[in-house]
Amino acid sequence: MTAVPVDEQLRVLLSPPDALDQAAYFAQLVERGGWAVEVRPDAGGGRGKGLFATQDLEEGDVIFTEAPVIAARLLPGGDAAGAFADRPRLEALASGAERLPHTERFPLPPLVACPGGCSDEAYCSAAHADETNDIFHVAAQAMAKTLLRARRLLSDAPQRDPERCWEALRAAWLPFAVAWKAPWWECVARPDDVSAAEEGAFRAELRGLAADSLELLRAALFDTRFPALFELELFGAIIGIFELNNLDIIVNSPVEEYLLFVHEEHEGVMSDDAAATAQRLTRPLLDALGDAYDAQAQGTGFFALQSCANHDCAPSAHAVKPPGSADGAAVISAARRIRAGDEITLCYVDGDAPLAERHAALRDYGFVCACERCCREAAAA
Ligand SMILES: C[S@@+](CC[C@H](N)C(=O)[O-])C[C@H]1O[C@@H](n2cnc3c(N)ncnc32)[C@H](O)[C@@H]1O
Repeated sequence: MTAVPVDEQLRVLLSPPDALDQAAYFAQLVERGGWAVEVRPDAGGGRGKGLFATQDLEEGDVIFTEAPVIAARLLPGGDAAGAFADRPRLEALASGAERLPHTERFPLPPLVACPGGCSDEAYCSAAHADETNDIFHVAAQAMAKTLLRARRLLSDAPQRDPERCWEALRAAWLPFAVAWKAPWWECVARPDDVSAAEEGAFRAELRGLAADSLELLRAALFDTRFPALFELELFGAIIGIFELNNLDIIVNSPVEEYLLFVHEEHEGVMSDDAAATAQRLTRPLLDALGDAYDAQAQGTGFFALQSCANHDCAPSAHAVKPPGSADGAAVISAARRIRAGDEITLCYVDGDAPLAERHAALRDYGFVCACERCCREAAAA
């Protein structure tokens, strides 16, 4: 039922939008935030587009703040729940049958019902993503968000007009269309334990994992009006976007805030009796969590402006987490004095690491850094 064949749709979606559309998209983002930056289509040196200051900035100035286009919490490494021996109580807490006192002050994000109809209110391919790669969580969100936006754009149009469906999909895809991208199975650097001879099989395996994840997503979300969205090449590009552009996010733990409140900061809010009861009820959980009680949640996000910043091992800016900043927001601040017209760069890797380690870590981004610092250090070596 598509007027534009799926192959052609795919070609268009995977190509960068034309320069005017890109410029309009970024100009509108910058204007909305009132930031003194601009995205230039060619940063020079074959690096693609880049982010530049339009005003002088002092060290420590916030250059811009932005909410993620997409973000997801990554799985914690440990198993704090496993240390809590009282399984029936854990289940009662998880199901909501038991509620801890005063938890209403520390709300968690709502659960999202699975559009495929799973009864446990979780994204049904989450188990697959957990077992394979956290990045599939974020990619699934990107796909769902594009789909919802395309549906919304169609809400006042003839729902089945193929031209309108295609237009809606293109418009909904714009935040990802402008992103630097490559198929995930091609852009991941070959790990050290995979020989050159095994590289083909390694990449085929990654492609297979993406295909498995996509199959689950198709089962839950497939919409005949937007077939190109469910093509493997597009899904590979979505995962590639996160591999090449993501920014780590730290979200303070609501568990820490709750436990501190109950055990130390309740004065004036709860009576002593109420506090004693709350402390008795939460003590076993606190003991089971041990040092992990204040573990921050790690996340990853894709940000429209931040992802335009190129890498430099001596960057002009860095991501910070000032007190009171919104959870999950990117706050980019000047690492030194910046003049109008200077490029705003970030260090994608650990800037304290030696040259060889920085270069090894940058392999996943597909380039060899030739910044001034690298050239200086290489010459000195
Ligand atoms: C997060 S994007 C940065 C924006 C990108 N230039 C664009 O056009 O959207 C990361 C990609 O930009 C390119 N890049 C960033 N910094 C670079 C550098 N110092 N040298 C060469 N390429 C760089 C690499 O291709 C990298 O994978």
